[in-house]
Amino acid sequence: MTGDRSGAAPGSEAVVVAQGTFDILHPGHLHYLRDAKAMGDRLVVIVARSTNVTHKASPVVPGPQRREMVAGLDPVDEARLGHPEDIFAPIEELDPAVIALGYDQHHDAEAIRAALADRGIDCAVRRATAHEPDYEGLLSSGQIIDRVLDERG
Ligand SMILES: Cc1cc2nc3c(=O)[nH]c(=O)nc-3n(C[C@H](O)[C@H](O)[C@H](O)COP(=O)(O)O)c2cc1C
Ligand SMILES: Nc1ncnc2c1ncn2[C@@H]1O[C@H](COP(=O)(O)OP(=O)(O)OP(=O)(O)O)[C@@H](O)[C@H]1O
Repeated sequence: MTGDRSGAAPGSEAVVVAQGTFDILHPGHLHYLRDAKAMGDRLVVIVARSTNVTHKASPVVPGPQRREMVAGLDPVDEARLGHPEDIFAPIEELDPAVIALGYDQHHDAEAIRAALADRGIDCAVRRATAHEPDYEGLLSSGQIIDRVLDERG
């Protein structure tokens, strides 16, 4: 992944924003965040509030704990719990050069680009790549939880 500093003022750090639920952490998250970090200079991760995760089962791990775990990952410069209502509030505050979407994230990149334009925010929207390890892994929080239920439930 090459960096995209087009949106950053000369001499300033290019901030990249990544985001997600990060319920049960796994190597796919690490890969996503490494990809995102490589797109700029400083990686800020917005951790979804549990109440905002409506497109799948609500996370089992509380938001503050999910945030703390993401903040401890090597590629991450800062992790914060997202805004309770307006997902673009942190974007307006951070003014990133890039928003990095996950390879399979349900967001529509064009819709995000349009929303950013409506708010006068100059920021690239890019997608990270999928993690393809050379081992049979459990690269999904949901699959990890399902495995636990099958084997320990
Ligand atoms: C540009 C952008 C900004 C976001 N900002 C917030 C936010 O402020 N608050 C929040 O709870 N979630 C925020 N989210 C996360 C979404 O709420 C959504 O739940 C999250 O993308 C879940 O993705 P996942 O299914 O890949 O974990 C944001 C997502 C995007 C793409
Ligand atoms: N295997 C993977 N390879 C690359 N990126 C991944 C992988 N798994 C998750 N991600 C990325 O991590 C971010 C956060 O994903 P999320 O928190 O929804 O985890 P998840 O494992 O995808 O959850 P679930 O599988 O339960 O929906 C998303 O942008 C997603 O695209």
